[in-house]
Amino acid sequence: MQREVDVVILGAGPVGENVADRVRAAGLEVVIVEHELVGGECSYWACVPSKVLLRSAAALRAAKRVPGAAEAVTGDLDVEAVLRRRDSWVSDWDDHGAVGWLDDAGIGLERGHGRLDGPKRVVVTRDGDDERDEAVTFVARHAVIVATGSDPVMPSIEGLAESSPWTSREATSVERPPARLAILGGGVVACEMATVFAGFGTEVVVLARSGLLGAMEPFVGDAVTAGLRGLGATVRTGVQATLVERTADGEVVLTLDDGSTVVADEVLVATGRKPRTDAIGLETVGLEPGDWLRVDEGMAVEGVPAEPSGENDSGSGTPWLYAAGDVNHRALLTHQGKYQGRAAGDLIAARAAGHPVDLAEWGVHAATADHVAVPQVVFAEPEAVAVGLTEAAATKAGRSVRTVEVSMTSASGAGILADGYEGRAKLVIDDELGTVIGATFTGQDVAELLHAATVAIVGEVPVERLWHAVPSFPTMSEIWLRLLEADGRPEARA
Ligand SMILES: Cc1cc2nc3c(=O)[nH]c(=O)nc-3n(C[C@H](O)[C@H](O)[C@H](O)COP(=O)(O)OP(=O)(O)OC[C@H]3O[C@@H](n4cnc5c(N)ncnc54)[C@H](O)[C@@H]3O)c2cc1C
Ligand SMILES: NC(=O)c1ccc[n+]([C@@H]2O[C@H](COP(=O)([O-])OP(=O)(O)OC[C@H]3O[C@@H](n4cnc5c(N)ncnc54)[C@H](O)[C@@H]3O)[C@@H](O)[C@H]2O)c1
Repeated sequence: MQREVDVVILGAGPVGENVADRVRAAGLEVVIVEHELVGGECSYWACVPSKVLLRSAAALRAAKRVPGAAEAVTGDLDVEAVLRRRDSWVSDWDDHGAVGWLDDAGIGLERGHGRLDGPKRVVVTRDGDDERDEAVTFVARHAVIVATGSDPVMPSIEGLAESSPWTSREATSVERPPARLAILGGGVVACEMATVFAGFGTEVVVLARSGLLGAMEPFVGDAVTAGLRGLGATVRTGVQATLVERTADGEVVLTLDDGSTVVADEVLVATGRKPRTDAIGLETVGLEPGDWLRVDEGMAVEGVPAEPSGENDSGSGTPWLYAAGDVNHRALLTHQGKYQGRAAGDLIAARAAGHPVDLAEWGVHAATADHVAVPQVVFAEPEAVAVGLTEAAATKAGRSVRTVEVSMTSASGAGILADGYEGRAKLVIDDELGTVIGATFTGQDVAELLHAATVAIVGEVPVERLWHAVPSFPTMSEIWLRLLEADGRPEARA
């Protein structure tokens, strides 16, 4: 069967949904193809369940840090209740609600595995096998968007793949926390999952080949290492597993490169992601299966010739293949992928209607923030949040910068929030521009401080002007004032 529609989207994760929403809002006919659950990794095995699993123990720790509330905490974490709350947030891995949203928005859903079949053509099969199944072929009048996301990387460590390792999927959908968990990796998934399971009372060992959260300011890794140890986890850095074996008793034995061994009940692999592009027909449009999809500022895939596009085509052709979200490797974060999806959806609609497009820096159709201000919240113990450039990245990029760094306790709000509060804040300021280009905070509940930093960076607010953005007393936002004071009060203009 063959059907013509305006736009076809591969993958109904958060990013595919956002593209669909924008093109549908512009009146285009859109079909989204999904072979698993509408809502994607984020809703069922990543952001949502992981944050719900983290929240209860974080609330308990917060209560224990405040006299008066601490005395009222008389029991331990109710792990069963936490898991039930997680089940509710993932709707028991049922996508009825998300499908209802698609229906209400007038977005078509085709369940099955989608793959490209030459320019503007997508074949969908129920089980991914064209031969055995009746396939539906969609021909897109305007565009095909790949929003297929990413999968965990399985490092080639002897015996690992045969040891039934966990990935983030098993960890976020856990039904009975293991007594002992070994975690390979020192990135975001490793730190968040170590926080979850240590909070559950699991004996956690994190095995990281370098420090934790190496892409952030160095004090972040130190803080999270200390925080995890405070929860009873073991954090071993500078080590690598060389052999993994699942014994007849069901234990996992990991041999490390220093000759030592770690014994656990499960091993979680948290060593990064690879693109879900190996079976989506990239070869039919001249691209390499398994590669990340390189895109331009409007998410059009590079290296794919433009095609004529309806009556509004000027003759030179219009880009037709787009990639948004994890699959383009610009920023593996839901919010950033959705941002790309909104821009790309509007761009596709504008091109289809023959309207002007704006791909200039900060233009409505350009995902400029991907290069300048990607906010990330690591919901570990403690929280670690950052946006923009670290000092090291800015210096490497040849920027002339100065930095200011203060203790979070210099803001009264932090001290009131919790006794014994610990945390740091740092700004990276571009000397030439006189604006903030990077910000990092650690400590309890710093997540909500991050958006102010994102606004300052995206808005290119001069540091001088930030002195007029007065934080309320006694909130943690007063840390901004402390940071500005550390930078020095501006002198009057002559
Ligand atoms: C444990 C964990 C926690 C995370 N926590 C956060 C967080 O707190 N905040 C944050 O911003 N990010 C977080 N992330 C990252 C976030 O999950 C991803 O950035 C986000 O899911 C990417 O969205 P996406 O739509 O690009 O891909 P996905 O969410 O992976 O969705 C892609 C969809 O495409 C479908 N699909 C793939 N191939 C095909 C095909 N050929 N045919 C049909 N359908 C197909 C898949 O089934 C899936 O539904 C986390 C990641 C992990 C692993
Ligand atoms: N709160 C959030 O925003 C959130 C939470 C979880 C995941 N995510 C996103 O999901 C993505 C995946 O997270 P992740 O933690 O898997 O990846 P990551 O890139 O953050 O970290 C990967 C870690 O694995 C280590 N590593 C890589 N190969 C290894 C090997 N062969 N042996 C041992 N260690 C190895 C790296 O040194 C690094 O510490 C990230 O890009 C992250 O942004 C975001």
